[in-house]
Amino acid sequence: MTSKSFSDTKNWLRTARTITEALPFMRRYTGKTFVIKYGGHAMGNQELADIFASDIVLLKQIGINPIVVHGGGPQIGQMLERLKVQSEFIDGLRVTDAATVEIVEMVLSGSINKQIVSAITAAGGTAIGLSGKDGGLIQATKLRRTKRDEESNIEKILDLGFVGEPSRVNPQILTSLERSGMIPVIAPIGLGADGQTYNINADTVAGAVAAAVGASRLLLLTDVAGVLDKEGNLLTDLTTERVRELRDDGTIYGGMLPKLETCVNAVENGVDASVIIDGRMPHSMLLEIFTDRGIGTLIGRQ
Ligand SMILES: Nc1ncnc2c1ncn2[C@@H]1O[C@H](COP(=O)(O)OP(=O)(O)O)[C@@H](O)[C@H]1O
Ligand SMILES: CC(=O)N[C@@H](CCC(=O)OP(=O)(O)O)C(=O)O
Repeated sequence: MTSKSFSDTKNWLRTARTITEALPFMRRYTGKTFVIKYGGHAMGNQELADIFASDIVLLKQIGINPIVVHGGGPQIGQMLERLKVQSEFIDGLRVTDAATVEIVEMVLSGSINKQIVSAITAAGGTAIGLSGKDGGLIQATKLRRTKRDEESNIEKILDLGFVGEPSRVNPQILTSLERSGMIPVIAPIGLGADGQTYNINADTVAGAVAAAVGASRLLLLTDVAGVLDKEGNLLTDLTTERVRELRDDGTIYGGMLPKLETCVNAVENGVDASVIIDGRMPHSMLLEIFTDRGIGTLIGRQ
């Protein structure tokens, strides 16, 4: 045997071992629903976006029902900058006035949603793009937030404008799409009872959708390896109790706040586990789902 063919054989064996390792996970997850939140930062470049799309098609092909909820925070930021509209964040949420909500909807439902649908279609899947407005998917109400003023110790009401929170998710439209072999791709826009459009954090929408459909897993793809401690080490497993401690001692901040709030709410509402993984790493979703090692941070009930 030449050295080249020996290394070929080793590679073949490694591939075969990986496929074999995936088998028990395929058995465990066939017929289950996974909600996958694809963050704006994880979208990175076209190559990564194409890999993400083909991984979603692979999940569908082997009998898992993927539901994609996407973000687009950085892309909204770029558009607001081009249009010279100022934008600020409070606790990871974009303060959204009337002009901003129009731009948010245009970027999320118009541009990003269709890019993901196109990539999944090109990878051989049948994707359907929806916003929370379609089929009454996400009913929303204005988000009420308060914050205690440290000096006066008085609870202040924060006005984030047209930032919403899901009050009801209609799972029927999702289950009928699933039954028809389609992959729903959801933009995080909600509709108020009065017809108002609401900008909702995409993590929050993913969590609400996961709870409404009784998903087995909520996967959040972002631009970090997972939740890091103050020294920058990856925290591989967190309980809901530990998440609260990390929030209170300032280890988590900014965009990680709504993300972890979502993970905790999802597991408290029946989702088996939530996982935060690095969407910049090609095939991170497959490694998380189909190997013993797992990657990222898993948030479970205990
Ligand atoms: N403890 C932490 N571990 C990891 N990231 C954190 C932590 N606390 C805050 N972050 C921030 O959260 C960001 C991820 O949230 P966000 O920017 O909203 O991502 P996405 O666009 O994927 O939703 C990270 O890039 C990081 O800056
Ligand atoms: C209220 C709020 O903050 N909405 C988000 C919606 C998009 C989003 O969540 O995108 P990422 O997941 O990429 O951060 C925003 O306007 O940026």
